[in-house]
Amino acid sequence: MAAETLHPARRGLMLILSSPSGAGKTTLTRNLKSENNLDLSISVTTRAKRPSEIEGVHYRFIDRAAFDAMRQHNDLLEWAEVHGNGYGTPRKEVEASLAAGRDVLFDIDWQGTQQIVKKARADVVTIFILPPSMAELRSRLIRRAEDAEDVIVKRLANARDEIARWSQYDYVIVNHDLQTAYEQIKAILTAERLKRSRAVGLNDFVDQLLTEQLP
Ligand SMILES: Nc1ncnc2c1ncn2[C@@H]1O[C@H](COP(=O)(O)OP(=O)(O)OP(=O)(O)O)[C@@H](O)[C@H]1O
Ligand SMILES: Nc1nc2c(ncn2[C@@H]2O[C@H](COP(=O)(O)O)[C@@H](O)[C@H]2O)c(=O)[nH]1
Repeated sequence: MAAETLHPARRGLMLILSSPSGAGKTTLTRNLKSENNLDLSISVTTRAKRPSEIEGVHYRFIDRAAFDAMRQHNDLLEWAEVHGNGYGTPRKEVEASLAAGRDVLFDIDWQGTQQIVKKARADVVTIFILPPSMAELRSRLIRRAEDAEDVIVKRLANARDEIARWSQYDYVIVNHDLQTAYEQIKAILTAERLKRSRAVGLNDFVDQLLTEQLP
């Protein structure tokens, strides 16, 4: 068998982005997903749909009873209460992607991140996105124009507690410039995909290399 046909496969990884509301993780996850061969985990939430959001694309919008039922049936890989609403990651889709050797991208908060890390540390890569300043964070939430004023006030009030979680993450990126932050996350993803510990069949590949007879 030629050496290149033995090239080692890789275990799927879970790439998690978290940040305070408005720092830019949703924008970054959308950009990343389209160009980097990633499956995006679509969460369920009890929050009301924003004007620009599409059911099944941005979230699956469900009521509290359905959310509680998913929790009770162990249908959620993780879940949390964030800004007064329930959010959770449906387990089945993530497990199907990973079983097919695909990488999965998550836009979830620090509580959900901790739960997934606890379950599968070796297969998880976590990135925390910081805003360049609190003033810019507020401007972004206002400019986004998707939330009522009281919602923006609540999210800004929660931002300091969320930012305090930064040191629990593998990587921290300051999102000054969207393109730069995007390139930095791509670099992390590329390096993490190449990690020796994720390769499957590397021993066989190296054995083959070492036994290959040169003409
Ligand atoms: N580097 C940037 N410079 C300027 N504006 C940005 C930058 N990154 C994101 N934005 C804008 O900031 C707003 C908030 O971004 P986004 O919705 O991605 O934040 P988020 O972290 O996902 O917030 P939430 O947790 O509330 O969903 C959006 O209008 C987005 O276009
Ligand atoms: N633990 C989880 N957190 C989630 C999930 N989906 C989204 N989120 C986080 O909630 C806040 C608010 O999101 P928004 O869309 O209402 O602005 C944000 O920090 C998201 O990352 C989830 O499935 N689990």
